[in-house]
Amino acid sequence: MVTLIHLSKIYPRGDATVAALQDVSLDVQRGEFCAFIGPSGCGKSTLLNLIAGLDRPTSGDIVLAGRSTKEWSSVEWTAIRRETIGIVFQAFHLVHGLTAEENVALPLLLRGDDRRVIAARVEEVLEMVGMRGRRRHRPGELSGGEQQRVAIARALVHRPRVLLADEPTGNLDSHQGADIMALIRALAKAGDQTVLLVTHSAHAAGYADYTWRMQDGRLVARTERAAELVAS
Ligand SMILES: Nc1ncnc2c1ncn2[C@@H]1O[C@H](COP(=O)(O)OP(=O)(O)OP(=O)(O)O)[C@@H](O)[C@H]1O
Repeated sequence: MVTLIHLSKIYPRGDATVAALQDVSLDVQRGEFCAFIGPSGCGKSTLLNLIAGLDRPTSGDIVLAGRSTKEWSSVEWTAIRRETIGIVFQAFHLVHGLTAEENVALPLLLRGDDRRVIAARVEEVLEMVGMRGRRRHRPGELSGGEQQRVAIARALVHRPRVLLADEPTGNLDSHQGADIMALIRALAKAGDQTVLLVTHSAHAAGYADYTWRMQDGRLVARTERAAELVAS
């Protein structure tokens, strides 16, 4: 579902350069939940930004749902984000002037879906994340964990095949973080979504089917989900 082929990203830094990603190759299958863990600066966010089309690789290719993205314009990337990719961020990135349900409706409004279809789907997805009762609340009236639930609903409302999560528990306490990771895993498994998570947290990575440790822009070691957790 997500294939990375010799992917590299070099940034200029003054007169020198920094290799944020170095020759990363990887194949994440449909329905798999893959985590990337590593120290600050090892290239985790760069990796997700490239897969989301928010930044362009220096070399290599990203194949999404069987299509090479190498020659894609920003218009094609916008289209794939609207159809195929959902993104959850550390800082939630909800629109503060809008209610929970208005935030969740945004991706469907942007692609011009019928308003009655949107209303039904928004209600359904808010129910899935346990936020239907708070649908008229604005982000400022919700806890961090609740805001992240709304952000997850927004990321999944268009039924993307790929969910990208950039440190989704980074602004939450450990209890809220565990709730959010359990929710992401349960929803993704139920929806057969492919999840790519980047995190500093070994606890958060423990919800993935397997974890790649990153160092200096490279994938250095893969660890499988603990056997006793595989079925859950
Ligand atoms: N736009 C940019 N311009 C120049 N250098 C950048 C840019 N973005 C990232 N870098 C550099 O690339 C490297 C990888 O950064 P990246 O943000 O991907 O790391 P990270 O693992 O996500 O770190 P953190 O956990 O702190 O978010 C770092 O050395 C960073 O300074």
